[in-house]
Amino acid sequence: MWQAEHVRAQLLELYPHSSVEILGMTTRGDQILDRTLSKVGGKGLFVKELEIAMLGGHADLAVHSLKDVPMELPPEFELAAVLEREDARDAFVSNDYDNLAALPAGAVVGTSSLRRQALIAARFPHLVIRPLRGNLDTRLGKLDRGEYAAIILAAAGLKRLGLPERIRSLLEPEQSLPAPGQGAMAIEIPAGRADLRQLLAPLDHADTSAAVRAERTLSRVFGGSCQVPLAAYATVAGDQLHMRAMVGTPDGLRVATAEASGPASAPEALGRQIADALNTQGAASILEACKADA
Ligand SMILES: NCc1[nH]cc(CCC(=O)O)c1CC(=O)O
Repeated sequence: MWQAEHVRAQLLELYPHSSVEILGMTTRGDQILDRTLSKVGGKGLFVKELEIAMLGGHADLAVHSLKDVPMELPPEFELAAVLEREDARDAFVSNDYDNLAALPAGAVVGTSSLRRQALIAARFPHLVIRPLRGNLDTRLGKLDRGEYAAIILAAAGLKRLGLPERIRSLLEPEQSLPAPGQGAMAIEIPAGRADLRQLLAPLDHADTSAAVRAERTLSRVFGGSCQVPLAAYATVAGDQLHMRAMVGTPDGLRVATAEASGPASAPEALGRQIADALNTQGAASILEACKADA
C-alpha cells in the first residue's frame, strides 16, 4: 500500500487534474503468497492476483516490488516504468546484537531467502538459519517474541514503512549481495496500452532501469531450471554499468561469483556476459546439484 500511495502521489503531482484510485489487494495477496510459497516455492502469486484485476478491467496498472516480479511476464502484460531504487542492501535486525559477527555459535537467524541463507552459511557456518515468513510486522513480531536472535530483511521495506530504527546494521553488498531488483519498484500495465506507457514514462528512472535489466537478464539465465540462491546487483556510474553476481548452494559450501562492467546502454549484454562468467566459475555444476536435489 505504501508503494501504491507513493505512485499515486507522483502521478497526481505530474497530472494534478487526474484522479488515481487505489484498489487495495494486499491482505488477500499476502495470504495466498504465505500459503503457497512454502508449498510450491512459487514466486509471483501476488503479482498474478493483480494481473487478474487488470485483465478484468478493474485496474489499469499494478505497483510491485520488482524483486517479486517473475522474470518472464505473461504476454498480456509489460513493465511500463521502474522507479528510482531505494537502498538495495539487506538489513541486520536484532534486539540484542549489532551484526552477524557478534552472534554466538548456535544463534538462530531468521530468513526464508535461499540467497541470504547461502551467504550467511558461507561466512558464519556456526549460525543456525531458520525459515521466516509473513509480512514485515509478522516477521518483526516473531523476532520480538524471541523466536530468533536476529532476522535479515530488505532495508528498503523497513525504510519505506518508517521503521529505519529497526535496522541494527546494514549488510554491505560485499557481504550480502542483494537479490535482482531489490529495493526497486515497478509498474506493470496491460501490454500495448500506449496511453498508459506514455503517462508513466516520467516515473521511469533511467539508471535504475538499466541496472535492473542487467540483473533480471542474469536471473532469467539461471532462474528457469530450479530454485537456486542467486544474487545480482548493478550500479550505474556515468555511462557505465557495473554488476556483481553470485550463485551458490543453499548450504553456502559452493559459491560462484563474477563481476564486470559495460555500457549502461546495453544492460542485457552485461547480464549475459556475467552469466557466462558464472558458468565458467562452476555455476553450471551448482545448478546441476540443485536439480538433482529437486
Ligand atoms: N522477499 C520479499 C520482499 N519483496 C520485496 C521486499 C521489500 C524490499 C524491496 O522492495 O525490494 C521484501 C521483503 C524482504 O526481502 O525483506
